Order: sequence, then structure tokens, then C-alpha cells
Amino acid sequence: MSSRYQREREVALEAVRTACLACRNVRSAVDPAKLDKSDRSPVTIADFASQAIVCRAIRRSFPDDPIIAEEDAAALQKAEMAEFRGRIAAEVTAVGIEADAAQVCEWIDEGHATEFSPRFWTLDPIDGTKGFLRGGQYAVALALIVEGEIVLGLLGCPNLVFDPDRADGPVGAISVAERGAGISVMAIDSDETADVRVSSTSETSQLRLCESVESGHSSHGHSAQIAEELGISSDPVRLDSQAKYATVARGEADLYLRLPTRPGYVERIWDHAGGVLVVEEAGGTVTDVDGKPLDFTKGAGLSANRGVVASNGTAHEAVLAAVRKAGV
Ligand SMILES: Nc1ncnc2c1ncn2[C@@H]1O[C@H](COP(=O)(O)OS(=O)(=O)O)[C@@H](OP(=O)(O)O)[C@H]1O
Ligand SMILES: [Mg+2]
Ligand SMILES: [Mg+2]
Ligand SMILES: [Mg+2]
Repeated sequence: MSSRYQREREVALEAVRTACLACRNVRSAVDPAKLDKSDRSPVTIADFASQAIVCRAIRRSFPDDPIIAEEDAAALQKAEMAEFRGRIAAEVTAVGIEADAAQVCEWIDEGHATEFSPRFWTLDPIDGTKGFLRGGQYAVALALIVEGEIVLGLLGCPNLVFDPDRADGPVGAISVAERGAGISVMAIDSDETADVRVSSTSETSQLRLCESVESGHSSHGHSAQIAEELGISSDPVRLDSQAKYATVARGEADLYLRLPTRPGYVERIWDHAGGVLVVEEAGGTVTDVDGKPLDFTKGAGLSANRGVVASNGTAHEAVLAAVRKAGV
């Protein structure tokens, strides 16, 4: 596979792998401590450690590249957060990157960009934090966007079985996609790699649908209507995070629906950029619910789009028709 972004790929893969290891270490604690952000969503030591690790790596190799990342260190600066800061630094150090609390806060804040630029990275240090907390799926999601086009997309999924045909095989998979150069999936703990491809299912009644666990993130009512319209009788598979894109990419599911739960919610680019390229390079199609391509030129939000439909491609038009019929 010829690669135009070889160095970026290497740096990104190493960073995502290391961040996955840090997340696992935190998760193996009995009850990972969490903070509630101003929107009442959770954030943990692992989110911050992961963001510090990935931003540090990008900053060292690509000093001029802006990073639009989900978290920032503002809440960590308060005096009463000293212990929490120290625990983040300890987790970063435990994966081989020696750092103190001040240093990790600086790295976290390297992800402060919010505006579109001709070349930038976007990072979700843990996508699916609720999934992470309940022991479900979560993802370290990273993408490089050049001239508004996603050129690299990585999804590190520490809780995803590496090979869906070996349910008791290794757990932990990193999907790495480069535009025009394909996708490969790597095991987190070994050198094993796999080529993957979306399914070829075209019969709409046979489509295996996946969606968010959280009904506040995607309308379960609308997806049930769409499934009925398509003649699907199997239950949707609910899993957290961009692991949904990874499962469509490898043909384990055929369709991922993310349907707005209220007018005006703007999806964040870090919740999608990595996953979108992973599905596209595996042969699938991703649009919003109106059939428009996702527009990554608007800064941190997908303000020109509503919701997301990711499919194996073959079934995409039929699904969009059902989405319209359901009045999404
Ligand atoms: N109202 C609403 N609508 C759509 N999306 C929302 C909404 N609120 C939050 N979020 C974002 O959802 C991200 C989690 O993704 P998922 O819904 O796929 O996973 S989960 O099932 O909720 O765990 C989650 O990402 P993380 O914060 O990184 O976990 C949020 O950015
Ligand atoms: Mg969050
Ligand atoms: Mg997210
Ligand atoms: Mg997140």
C-alpha cells in the first residue's frame, strides 16, 4: 500500500496505541474517578492522560499542526484538583512518558484549536466515556484533515475483539485508514494485522444495524421506524463510541445510524472524523441523514450536517429513503 502520509501514520499509530494502554490501565482500577463537565457529561483521568499522550506526540513531530481536541486543562488548574492532576501525570509516566502535572496540562492544552485550517488534527481522547465507565466499548479517535478532506483516520478500540471470527481471541484493535491507500486493523498487543472490508449485504431486510447505547445521543425511536421500513426484524446492536464505525468497516454490522434527538444539536468533528475514513476506506459510504457528505471545513462542529448514516455502501440509497420516510 503506497502511503503519502507515512510519517504521520507512524507517529499517530504509536500515539494511539500508547493512549490505549493508558486507558486500559485506568480502567483496570476498580472505579475510575470522574469529573462532570459543564454539560454534565463525564470525563476521567484516562481522557486527560490519553489527550496528553497524543497531543505531545503530534506536537513533537509536527510542531505547526493545530489540534482540535475534545478536552482542555482549565478544570484541572484549580487548587483542589492537585491530586487528580498528579494521578494523570502518574498514568502518563506509567506508559513510559515521564511527566509532572504541569507538563501534562500543557500537553492537554495543545489540543486547544477550534477553527478550521488547511491542515489540522482532530482528537477524541476517549470517545464513549460513558462506555468506558461501564466497561463497554470506547475508542481513542484521531484524524488528520488536509484541505477539508480526512486523509488519515485512526480508531483505537481497546475492548473490541481483534477478529470477530475468534470471539475468544485477542482483544484490542486499532483501525488505521489512509485516503486512497486502504485500511488495516492491528492488534493492540501484538504485531498481528488484518485486512478488512465492509459487507456486501444489499437485501435491506438482512441489514444488521448498530447505534448508540445512549438514547440521548441518537433517536432509538426513529431507528426502530427505519428498521421497520427496511423490513429488518433483528434487534439493533447497541455499542458505545466510534467502535460502531469499526464494526461496519469490518462487515460485522452493515449500518450505523446516528439520528438527531433534538433540532440544533451540532455533532463534533472528533466524534466522527476517524471513523468516517475507516468506513470509507473499507468500501463503505458515510453521509448525514439528508445524504450530504460530512463537511469538515466548519471548525469543531459539523454545522452543515444533521446526524450520520454510515453503511456498507450497497444499501445506502435505500437506507436514506427510509430515513426520509421516517421524517428524521
Ligand atoms: N445530544 C447528543 N447527540 C449526539 N451526540 C452526543 C450528544 N451529546 C453528547 N454526544 C456525543 O456522543 C458521544 C458518544 O458517542 P456515542 O453516542 O456513539 O456512544 S455512547 O453510546 O453514548 O457511549 C460523546 O462523545 P464522548 O464525550 O467523547 O464520549 C459526545 O460527544
Ligand atoms: Mg466527552
Ligand atoms: Mg466523543
Ligand atoms: Mg471523548
